[in-house]
Amino acid sequence: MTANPSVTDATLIDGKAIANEVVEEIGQQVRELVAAGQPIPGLAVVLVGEDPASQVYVRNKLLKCQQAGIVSREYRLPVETMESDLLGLLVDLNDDPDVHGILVQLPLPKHIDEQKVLQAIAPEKDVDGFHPENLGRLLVGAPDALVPCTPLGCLIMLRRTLGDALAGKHVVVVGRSNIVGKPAALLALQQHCTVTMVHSRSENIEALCRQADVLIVAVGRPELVRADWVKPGAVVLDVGINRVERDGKAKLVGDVAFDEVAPIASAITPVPGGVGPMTIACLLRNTLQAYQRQQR
Ligand SMILES: Nc1nc2c(c(=O)[nH]1)N[C@@H](CN(C=O)c1ccc(C(=O)N[C@@H](CCC(=O)O)C(=O)O)cc1)CN2
Repeated sequence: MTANPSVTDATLIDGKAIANEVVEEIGQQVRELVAAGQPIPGLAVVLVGEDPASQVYVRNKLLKCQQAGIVSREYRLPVETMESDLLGLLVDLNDDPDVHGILVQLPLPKHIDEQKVLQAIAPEKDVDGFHPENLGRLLVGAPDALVPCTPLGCLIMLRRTLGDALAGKHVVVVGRSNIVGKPAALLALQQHCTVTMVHSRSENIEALCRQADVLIVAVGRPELVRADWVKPGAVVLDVGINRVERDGKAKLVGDVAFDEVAPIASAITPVPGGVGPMTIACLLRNTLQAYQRQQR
């Protein structure tokens, strides 16, 4: 027995291992398509500019596609690309029958209107799930919604951790972005959770977080969530990926102070190796989903 009954040893939610399983499952389905003489799913990845983190993410997306047998095409455009040229490329990709999924890596350079670009992707090829039509489908619970990859990854991890016990849990989502916070809240609601959204203007943030059975943090603030923000036994998903300097060395940390929170939580995702790899695995899953719909 521990001296302090509120202190537990959290289970590490191994996003990397779960992501590998998902990629393997997708690969198996692609192999079956190939064996049946069907066309191979194709993904177009568009990167504008040379943001170092985006380059890493795009490289990993292409590698995972290769691993799963999905054909990927990379479009690298210079940082000074005009919005109209990017929109023109999307018109071509929308019309290309070999391309079943399209994604434009974010963030885009400041001179390009992100919403305009996301809305130019055909909703049926929008494997990021950022098009308002897909976000609307998610809102109404339509089965054909393409769901944003990071929140979908969070949901898969939660289902694996809690199973049917997820229903009825109080999920607190910290952060209200269109690509993580809002869709994560909608997915939790679909799972019959009670959902609270917390953001920079919320009052008593710590107290709200302390109510959470499941805490999902996506704000991009290094180690914002401390031990006293977390209810003992809570499940904690850390979406943050922050590059910081510690003792003169570059280090990747999440939005949650892992060392403090892990002894209190019942389960927690690490950074790196938690939510991040699931984002890429879910991209492959969405690409296969988009492909299947286009084959009908
Ligand atoms: N078009 C999109 N743009 C962006 C998305 C997205 O889903 N679609 N999400 C993020 C970036 N992202 C995917 O694109 C992403 C971020 C992090 C990881 C990841 O695996 N992280 C590793 C650490 C890698 C590192 O060293 O930096 C981890 O957490 O273990 C994957 C994908 C914003 N843009």
